[in-house]
Amino acid sequence: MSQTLFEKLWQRHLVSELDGDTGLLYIDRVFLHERTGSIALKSLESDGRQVKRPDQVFCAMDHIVDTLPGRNDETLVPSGKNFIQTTRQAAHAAEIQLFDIDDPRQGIVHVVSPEQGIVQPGLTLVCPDSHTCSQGALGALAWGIGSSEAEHALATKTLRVNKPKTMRVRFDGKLADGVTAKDMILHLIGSYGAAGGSGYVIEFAGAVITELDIEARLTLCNMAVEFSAFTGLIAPDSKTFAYLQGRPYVPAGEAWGQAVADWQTLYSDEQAEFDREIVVDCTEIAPTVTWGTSPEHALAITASVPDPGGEADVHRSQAMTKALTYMGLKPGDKLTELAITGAFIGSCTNSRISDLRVAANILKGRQVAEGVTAICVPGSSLVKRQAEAEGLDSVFKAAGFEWRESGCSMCFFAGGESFGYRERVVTSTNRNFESRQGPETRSHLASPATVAASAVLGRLADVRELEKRI
Ligand SMILES: CC(C)[C@H](C(=O)O)[C@@H](O)C(=O)O
Ligand code: SF4
Repeated sequence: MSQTLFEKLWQRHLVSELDGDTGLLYIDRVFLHERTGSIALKSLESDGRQVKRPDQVFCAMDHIVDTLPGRNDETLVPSGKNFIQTTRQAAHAAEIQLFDIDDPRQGIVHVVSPEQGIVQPGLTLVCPDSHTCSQGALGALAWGIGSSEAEHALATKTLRVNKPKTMRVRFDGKLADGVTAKDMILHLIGSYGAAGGSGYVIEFAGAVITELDIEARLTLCNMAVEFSAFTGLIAPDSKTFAYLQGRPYVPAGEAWGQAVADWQTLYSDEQAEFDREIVVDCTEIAPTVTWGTSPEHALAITASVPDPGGEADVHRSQAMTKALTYMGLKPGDKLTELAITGAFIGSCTNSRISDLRVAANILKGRQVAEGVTAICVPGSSLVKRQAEAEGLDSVFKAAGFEWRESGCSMCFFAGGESFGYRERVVTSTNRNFESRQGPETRSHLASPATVAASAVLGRLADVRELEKRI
């Protein structure tokens, strides 16, 4: 019988069918971080339970650590030092692999996992963090869970899961210049709404997905959760195998060949049926930014702020009005005329080496506009080192960007690092919720290319207008 990729992954991991559409799934890998993972580890410890397979559990230090140069356990996050030290102690006691602050492999969990080859095609991977969906880009079933579920997975290697419906989003056509995976996902969410993927596991497919490199696929899957999907995934292909080969946790020698032979069976059969299909014509996508406080408030950079009066859905219209007030905007304001005071390149969405290369290419020989605080936070310490080896740090610094240590940093405000009150920030992150980057900060989501171009022009910018001026 024809099966979707998701069904293949589900069947491989099904330990037993429970009531209704619920299954007990085998969990191959658990990733933790110091904010929610530490809670799961401590709670397990106080219940007197053990981590069943410590060799398959990993922990990152990313959410609470500062990203200022010369950092240590001290952090601006209130009671953050306690989280950091508790995590370290609990990870050591449980004998799991911790990527600690001073570990050269330290970084944001969803950057570190693919980088180390911990996530692999065909595996189930869970993490008490909503953006675990990023890792589906490698053909794994990877999804975000809560701390108590993490505790259960750590102790039993299993989890109860309500089987999601299946959706395929096919990206056809070709991407125009200046348009990236970030623009694709913002465009999708802008077109179908932030709840558009609710109840579904989404397979991203189509000619444009085949063209995307692995880092771009990670960016795309990263925001599946902003579309309210259970998770996102992409069938592994020769690019996936080439990306993984030689990474520390990936099978080597004879086992590599066997692994690839198995991974090659992981795709949706031609006749497989999905509960829903969406087709997106990529030729229509322009560089896309958000104007409001939901990822669905996304528009082409050439557009103007919309009028809530033109929205038929009452709830949407009310949310738009509220967003306009919060963002300090009026209907009709041209997006490219919005002056910014902050620019941020970082987060598990867009802080990998390819993102930094794109941004640096735009910043080369240019200066960040006056009055703009611009910050770059590489997604992992390895990305940072690679960027430095390529001289990208010098480009960022010469342009006027701060060059930081790796971590979640200003992607989300945890009481520590932030942009100031009502600052207008263009950001390569994934959430533009109220106060996400600091009290009343106004966040505009965009690709790293758009962030770099906007930093230079001091306003939201169409990267294509800058390219023309070279
Ligand atoms: C703190 C953590 C649980 C949270 C998440 O689940 O996503 C964070 O990473 C975020 O992006 O808001
Ligand atoms: S970088 Fe941001 S979105 Fe990603 S895990 Fe950290 S806080 Fe969450």
